[in-house]
Amino acid sequence: MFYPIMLKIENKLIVVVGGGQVAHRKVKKLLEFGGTVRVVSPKIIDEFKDLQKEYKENIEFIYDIYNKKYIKDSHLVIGATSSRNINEEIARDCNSLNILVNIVDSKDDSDFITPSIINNDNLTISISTLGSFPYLSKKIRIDMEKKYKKFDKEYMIILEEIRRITLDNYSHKTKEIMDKALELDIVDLKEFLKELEK
Ligand SMILES: C[C@@]1(CC(=O)O)C2=NC(=C\c3[nH]c(c(CCC(=O)O)c3CC(=O)O)Cc3[nH]c(c(CC(=O)O)c3CCC(=O)O)/C=C3\N/C(=C\2)[C@@H](CCC(=O)O)[C@]3(C)CC(=O)O)/[C@H]1CCC(=O)O
Ligand SMILES: NC(=O)c1ccc[n+]([C@@H]2O[C@H](COP(=O)([O-])OP(=O)(O)OC[C@H]3O[C@@H](n4cnc5c(N)ncnc54)[C@H](O)[C@@H]3O)[C@@H](O)[C@H]2O)c1
Repeated sequence: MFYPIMLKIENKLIVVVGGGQVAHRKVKKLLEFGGTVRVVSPKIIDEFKDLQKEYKENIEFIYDIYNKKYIKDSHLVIGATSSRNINEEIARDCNSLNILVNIVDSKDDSDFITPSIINNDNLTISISTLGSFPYLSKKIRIDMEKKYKKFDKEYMIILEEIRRITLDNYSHKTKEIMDKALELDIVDLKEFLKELEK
């Protein structure tokens, strides 16, 4: 079983072992969410160079095969090599060091797994099939991206304001106001906020 949580990873060191497509996908997301990432792999695919340009001091490369010494100071580890044996060794080392680990070719060896993510600043949606069919998570993400497109940063900031005013001044009709707010487009939502502020 996996318990879903939202992790604050800013200024936390996360080690990703492996430098292929899968490692790249995981590293990109970790950087987008503010993590500091150490990539350990004798070889990396070219796409990592773009991440280095964009995230500079937040990404470090160690061009070596996996060694336990590279994970000792980390908060999380992702084992994303193409070798079953190495991935298993990473899982064992993490268990002995009490570091939470994700192993990309084995949910059984993983303490955590990565969901598919929609990240619209103030709205994060994560989807998981708990490993049973990751491609379905991806399909649902693409569907939901379309469905909830209007909840962008600007919309969410106004919603937060509406919520605050509602809880402070209209606590007797919270649900009615919140239901209405969610139906509006951004122009009408701004008008609605002005009315509530009167
Ligand atoms: C959601 C997403 C997030 C991400 O990676 O960031 C993610 N996998 C994605 C895509 C994807 N993965 C695979 C395919 C090819 C089709 C297929 O094989 O099904 C595709 C589709 C594609 O790439 O198009 C292959 C695959 N995946 C795993 C195994 C090993 C195994 O089954 O044991 C194998 C076989 C490897 C092999 O061939 O040997 C395992 C895991 N993959 C997970 C996450 C975790 C479960 C989360 C969940 O169930 O939702 C878990 C358990 C561990 C983990 O990685 O944390 C991301 C979509 C991101 C997006 O675009 O939205
Ligand atoms: N979880 C997922 O979403 C998902 C999706 C597809 C595949 N997979 C699994 O992930 C694995 C990796 O996939 P990929 O496409 O990135 O493979 P890949 O072959 O492109 O990359 C593997 C990487 O591992 C590195 N590596 C190999 N031995 C190493 C060692 N001893 N120490 C450090 N690094 C080492 C290689 O240098 C390479 O960069 C596959 O074997 C597959 O089983 C997982």
